[in-house]
Amino acid sequence: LPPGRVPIQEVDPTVFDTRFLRKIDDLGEGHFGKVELCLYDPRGDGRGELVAVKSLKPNSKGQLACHLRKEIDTMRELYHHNIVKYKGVCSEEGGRTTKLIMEYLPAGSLKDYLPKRKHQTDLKRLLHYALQICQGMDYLGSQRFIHRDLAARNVLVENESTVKIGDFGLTKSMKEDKSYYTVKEETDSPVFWYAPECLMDCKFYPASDVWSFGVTLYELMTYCETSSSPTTMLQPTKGLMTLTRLVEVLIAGRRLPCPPRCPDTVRELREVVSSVHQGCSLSFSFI
Ligand SMILES: C[C@@H]1CCN(C(=O)N2CC[C@@H](S(=O)(=O)c3ccccc3)C2)C[C@@H]1N(C)c1ncnc2[nH]ccc12
Repeated sequence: LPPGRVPIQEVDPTVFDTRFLRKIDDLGEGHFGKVELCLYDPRGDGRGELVAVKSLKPNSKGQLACHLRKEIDTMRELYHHNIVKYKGVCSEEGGRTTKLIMEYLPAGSLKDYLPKRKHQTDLKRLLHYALQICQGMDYLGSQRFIHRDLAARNVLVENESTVKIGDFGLTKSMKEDKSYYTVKEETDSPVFWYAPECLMDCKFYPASDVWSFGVTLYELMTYCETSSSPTTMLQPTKGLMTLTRLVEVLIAGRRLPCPPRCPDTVRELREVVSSVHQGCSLSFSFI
């Protein structure tokens, strides 16, 4: 450098300093981790930017920490209109724990948004959301990823005409020579969104995401109302549904009921989608 020139501190915009990350609210949580709304305010003037921060719960260290690392590496490579934007990472405790920083969408997930907007959301808009989820998933598949957790609770609403896939916690990349992903341990699985091949052989194909899309489409057509959620509809009132029982029920051909006022056009969609899913197992996830 010529004398007197001070090197400009190259600031990596994807590195967030934990000192300037202020928690505002909880956005959601699961068994292993949570997503919080934070204000990133490096100037300390209260006018920083709102971000969504995903972290693991303290007691869920070990293999989950590497899961979050893998999720960060996955999100870094994804750029699509219908996929939530990766913003960066924040390391804490001397780099022992890492947090994933994403864009914050105030409208939250479809599961939160749709029941409140039932009367302002017509069939055209529901199918527009379904199309956008397909576009995000088609892009994910083109990058050789399998999502494994597609559900309305993981779809974010950008505005009343745009939705984005908002979580990649269970997303796996297929090895070059493989056309599916074999799951090793599976503790907290969204089994009511899982296709039969996943329940029986722990194998996830791209078409397994198609099955989950079918369940997500069912959620859309029922406005994500908890009273008609897949868990409620597939779980018998008495007793707990075991994995074996769920497989038996699905093999026997039991499917989610056709949502009320679900037009034939959407039912015909099931033929199209079930032919895609047919490739590796039974037909569609709802009649
Ligand atoms: C719908 C979103 C994804 C789902 N979610 C959530 O809380 N979770 C996703 C995974 C689980 S976890 O963290 O427990 C988990 C951790 C590791 C392994 C498996 C699960 C919780 C809520 C989010 N949410 C309301 C948001 N709202 C507004 N802007 C946003 N930007 C980004 C997310 C987001």
